[in-house]
Amino acid sequence: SDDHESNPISRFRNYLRINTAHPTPNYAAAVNHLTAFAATIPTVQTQTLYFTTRDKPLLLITWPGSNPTLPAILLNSHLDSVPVEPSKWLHDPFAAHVSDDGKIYARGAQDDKCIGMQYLEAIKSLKVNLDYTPLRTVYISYVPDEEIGGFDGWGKFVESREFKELDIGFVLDEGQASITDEFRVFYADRSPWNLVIRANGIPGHGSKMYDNSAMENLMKSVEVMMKFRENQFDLVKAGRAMNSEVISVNPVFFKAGTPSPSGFLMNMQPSEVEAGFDVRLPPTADPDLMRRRIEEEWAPEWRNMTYEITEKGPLRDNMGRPLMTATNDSNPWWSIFKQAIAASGGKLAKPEILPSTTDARFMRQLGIPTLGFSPMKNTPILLHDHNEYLKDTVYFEGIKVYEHIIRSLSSFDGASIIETR
Ligand code: MET
Ligand SMILES: [Zn+2]
Ligand SMILES: [Zn+2]
Repeated sequence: SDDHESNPISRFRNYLRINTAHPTPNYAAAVNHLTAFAATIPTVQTQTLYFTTRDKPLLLITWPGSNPTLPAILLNSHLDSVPVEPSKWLHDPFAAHVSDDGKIYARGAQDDKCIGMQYLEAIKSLKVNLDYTPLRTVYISYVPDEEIGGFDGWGKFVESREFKELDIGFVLDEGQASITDEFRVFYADRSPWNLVIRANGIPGHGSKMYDNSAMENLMKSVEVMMKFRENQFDLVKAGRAMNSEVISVNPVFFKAGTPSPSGFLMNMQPSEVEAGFDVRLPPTADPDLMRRRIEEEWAPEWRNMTYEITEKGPLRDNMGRPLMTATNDSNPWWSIFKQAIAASGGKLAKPEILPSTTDARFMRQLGIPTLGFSPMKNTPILLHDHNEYLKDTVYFEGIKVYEHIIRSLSSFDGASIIETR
């Protein structure tokens, strides 16, 4: 029964039942669950670190390697989830209901509680069933706050003394489901810019037609921006670029109007309005060109507009290179990863840029090779959606895939390469 931690599915379901959705994620319960399971695996150690407040723990799991002088492997998973609208789900999003055909419904089933448990299941299997000891030390980090930017989670971790002492050589972080028979792998993220544009203008009676109202100025910008969006999207629709290779611009809020007790005054044209946009740039984008475009076309001062860009992630690493991990023979980790997937019987799609953004950017910024990977194939992409689910068979297969990956990465002796980091 699921009351017991008796098998991988019940352990996964019990993890999913812990509500770690924002804005009130129960991180402590999640850390307890993972710590208790890790304690059942011989030689595995756990520690909980705090970089900000007590309610934002980071769980670090260590599986010691026999040669601690070699750079280590880090597997990452975030503890938090995005919120839910429970009434729009078929099942309670925190009940981890299993359908007759094995679909496990829960917030976090794909993003990304699956990988968090699969890492541990794979290590347990390698240790208990095969008595395998890694050459390189394997770490797993369970981090808070990824969904709200990661700044108090992995962001703080990578700057810490504790992190530097780990001497990490290669990182695996979350990816996305694949609807085909091939696993997807990601070598870069897009960088998010939160853009707010504001328009000022002449206020006036709702009945009056005149030039230069704040609303008119804002609407002109929105038209220009939507045209840009259409051009980018047309490239995707024409098959010239993947979704994640273009710059996306999506409106996420409009704030305007003169409030009245029953809503808004309809006969007032406001003097100030604003709108917010989620903008995502691939690592190949030119940020200066983008800033100029915003300055000159999207929020020109001559149209009485101002703007604010909050960059939620860098486009370049500390050496000034685009934030990308090499997926060719220059990166030995890539070859090992690729071979491990093949050895597991899996097929790999062409490496992609992730359309969204993960904590991986903090590692790539330090120049540490990092791949995004979640072993889910023949699975609809349901992250942040209603009725997020993962099939039990897909979950089990993922554990097997990680067994191959973790074994290959952690036994890589590096003899054939010079580690340049
Ligand atoms: N994973 C989230 C996203 O892609 C948060 C990333 S940091 C803005 O939106
Ligand atoms: Zn997410
Ligand atoms: Zn995620």
